Amino acid sequence: MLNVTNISKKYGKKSILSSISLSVQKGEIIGLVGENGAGKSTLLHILATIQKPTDGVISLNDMSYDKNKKVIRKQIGFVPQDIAIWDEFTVEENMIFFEKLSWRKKSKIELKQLCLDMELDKWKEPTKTLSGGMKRKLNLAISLIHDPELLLLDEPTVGIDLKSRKEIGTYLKNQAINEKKSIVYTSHDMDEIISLCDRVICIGEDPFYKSILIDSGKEVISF
Ligand SMILES: Nc1ncnc2c1ncn2[C@@H]1O[C@H](COP(=O)(O)OP(=O)(O)OP(=O)(O)O)[C@@H](O)[C@H]1O
Repeated sequence: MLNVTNISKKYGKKSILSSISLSVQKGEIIGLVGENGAGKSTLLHILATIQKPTDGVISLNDMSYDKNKKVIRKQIGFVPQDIAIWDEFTVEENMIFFEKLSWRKKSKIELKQLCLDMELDKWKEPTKTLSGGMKRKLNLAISLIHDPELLLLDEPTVGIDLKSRKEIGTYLKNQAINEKKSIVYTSHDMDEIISLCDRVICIGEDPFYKSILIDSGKEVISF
């Protein structure tokens, strides 16, 4: 279980996040919403151990981030907002490249299956010829190579068509329900957030997101 207690983040004198507390259980999908610049990516980067909070405490399965960063990183899969794959490589070469960097080993058959599970079947295609949606699916597949228990996804479906969005949504639901993964997920697509997430964290000043969520009957925590 992920526990976040009173996290704050400042860049110089500018306060971005203030006293954020949340917990994410195994098998839960948490949506993270808010206006541009509210601090969603900053929070995800902190949860991914890429940035440090100015204040506050985070733990995963009772291990504190401060003292167990190396172990905790092995349990995290992170998909950044900008697609992070090798454009010149095929899907297969990308998967094999990132498997080599992974602490958990996977066979080529397992890597291919990971792609097929999310309807990505262009195994031998150069990545640069894939659509934006296919590239996002590949990025997601890469983040799952080491079987992380916590998945942090920064707008994984931005700019992709409805069919691919639905496929990714179904895949994530399956990961949460059957594989008991905890998922924290940002999106500006409120229909997607409402249909996919168990609970929603709303950050920032703008009441717009909160009002939509409250109308939907979703459990919302705002900061
Ligand atoms: N390294 C940095 N130094 C200074 N300010 C930063 C830095 N990184 C982010 N910020 C500022 O922090 C604020 C929050 O940025 P962040 O990217 O977390 O927002 P966001 O909610 O993810 O936005 P979006 O929806 O546009 O992706 C913004 O005002 C941004 O300019």
